[in-house]
Amino acid sequence: MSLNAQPAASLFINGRPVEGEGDALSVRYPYTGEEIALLHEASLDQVAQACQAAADAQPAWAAMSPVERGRVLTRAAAIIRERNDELSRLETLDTGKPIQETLVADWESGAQALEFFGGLSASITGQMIPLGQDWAYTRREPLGVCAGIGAWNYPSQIACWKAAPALVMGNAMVFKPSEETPLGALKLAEILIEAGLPAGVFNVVQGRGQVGAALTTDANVDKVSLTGSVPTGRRVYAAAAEGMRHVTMELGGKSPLIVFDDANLENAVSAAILANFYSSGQICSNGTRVFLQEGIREAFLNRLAERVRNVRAGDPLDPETQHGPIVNAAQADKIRAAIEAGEQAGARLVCGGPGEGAFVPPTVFADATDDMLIARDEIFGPVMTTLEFYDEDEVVRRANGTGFGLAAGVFTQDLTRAHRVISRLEAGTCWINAYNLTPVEMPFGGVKLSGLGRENSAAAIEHYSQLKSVYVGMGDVEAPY
Ligand SMILES: NC(=O)c1ccc[n+]([C@@H]2O[C@H](COP(=O)([O-])OP(=O)(O)OC[C@H]3O[C@@H](n4cnc5c(N)ncnc54)[C@H](O)[C@@H]3O)[C@@H](O)[C@H]2O)c1
Ligand SMILES: CCCCC=O
Repeated sequence: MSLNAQPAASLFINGRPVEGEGDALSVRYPYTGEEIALLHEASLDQVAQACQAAADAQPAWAAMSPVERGRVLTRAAAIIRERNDELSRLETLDTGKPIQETLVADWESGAQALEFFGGLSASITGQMIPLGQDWAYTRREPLGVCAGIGAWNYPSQIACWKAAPALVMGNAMVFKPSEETPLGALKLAEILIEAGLPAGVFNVVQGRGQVGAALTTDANVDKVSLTGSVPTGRRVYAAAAEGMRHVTMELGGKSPLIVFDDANLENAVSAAILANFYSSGQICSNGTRVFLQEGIREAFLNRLAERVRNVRAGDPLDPETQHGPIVNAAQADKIRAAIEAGEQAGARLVCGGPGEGAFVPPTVFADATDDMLIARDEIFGPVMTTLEFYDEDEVVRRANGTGFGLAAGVFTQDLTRAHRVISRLEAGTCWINAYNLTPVEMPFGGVKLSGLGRENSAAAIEHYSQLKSVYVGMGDVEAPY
């Protein structure tokens, strides 16, 4: 079967495919290492052209009625659903994630974002503020041109999560996918045009960090929305500050998942699996520090090891495969170095290990301590670190003892305790007796070093618009002289 996934051209500017004039960008299928497409980065001139095209197209798009803009997004969602099989296959080739995941999670989540914001569009209103005989009102207005910069783990979902609220508010966007997974965003650009989006409103440029940096500081760009690591977030936030640009920062994490003695064991184990091994562990919100209360610890580890042993790793295009390869060799090496550091520091390997080639198996450590690298650093791979705890105050203090604050989870049958603990955790997105579910209706994002702003839900609208206040005088104007 041919794995050729060569797009019409590398970039998408002003409504049409355009070949990149920069360095070559080889796209490889993580499972075999085979080249599936050869793209070219955008030159710096092409980044500027894309931003200019967006700036030129934005006023007419913003002048369309909200219901018309919403209709375009809703149509795009329907097209995605019609082509889900083909798009999911491409996502699997681009990322290496098992087809059984991409068929239900990636483009489908993108379609839900387009559908949600498309439906919300016409009901976004301002406020009326009575002021005696006078009054004031507010208008939610677009920011202008938004730059979107994506990570490689959920390339098409990230593109949709950023494009949907931005476009519905009347902004234009220039999106740069990760250089590791550049294919899905080009499909989104084509689909949006087919759904009726005017040329220039959504553009795609390709490239490594320097292309993202050029996008961040382009004179036409009013907002930068990044999904990526904390170090990149620091650089992008600082560069955006120079031009007083708005930012959304969806960054990394080292999130706690706390399992109390009274938790339902089977559900807690299932959640820990979803919180660590889905997408081969390459998920920002993963609960990679699993705090186990002393009474449930042994039973939890035994059951977890038993279930993890049954995982089916293999060809991501095989519908039976549950665990795929890591996105590239450099990332797999980074994960292996972390596993080695865990063993050297004295943590006990319950299951898994370094694996070989593109594969790192689901790996679980026990007897870890908070100061170990495996309990501190984001590994971004299938590595779960379990830590023992005794009481509530202690676990809350230890769970918060990190600079990150993306997500957190609590498993207990005592719901009073669940809400009390969640209220004390420093995290932007939390789950009680569940993990890693991110419905479009719920705001998603982090606190502390994990980020700023929120994606999904009506809350995202605030991050892709600005408020204009209008005071309306209804009487005579009095002046002192
Ligand atoms: N919070 C979230 O929603 C979320 C979602 C997915 C991934 N992530 C995080 O992303 C990271 C993994 O993804 P990654 O390795 O692709 O991240 P990364 O930070 O290496 O790269 C992210 C993007 O930023 C670009 N970039 C790099 N340097 C830049 C610069 N100076 N200016 C502008 N753009 C630049 C990259 O080309 C890429 O497109 C993890 O830390 C993960 O937790 C966060
Ligand atoms: C669970 C999907 C969240 C996206 C971050 O990697």
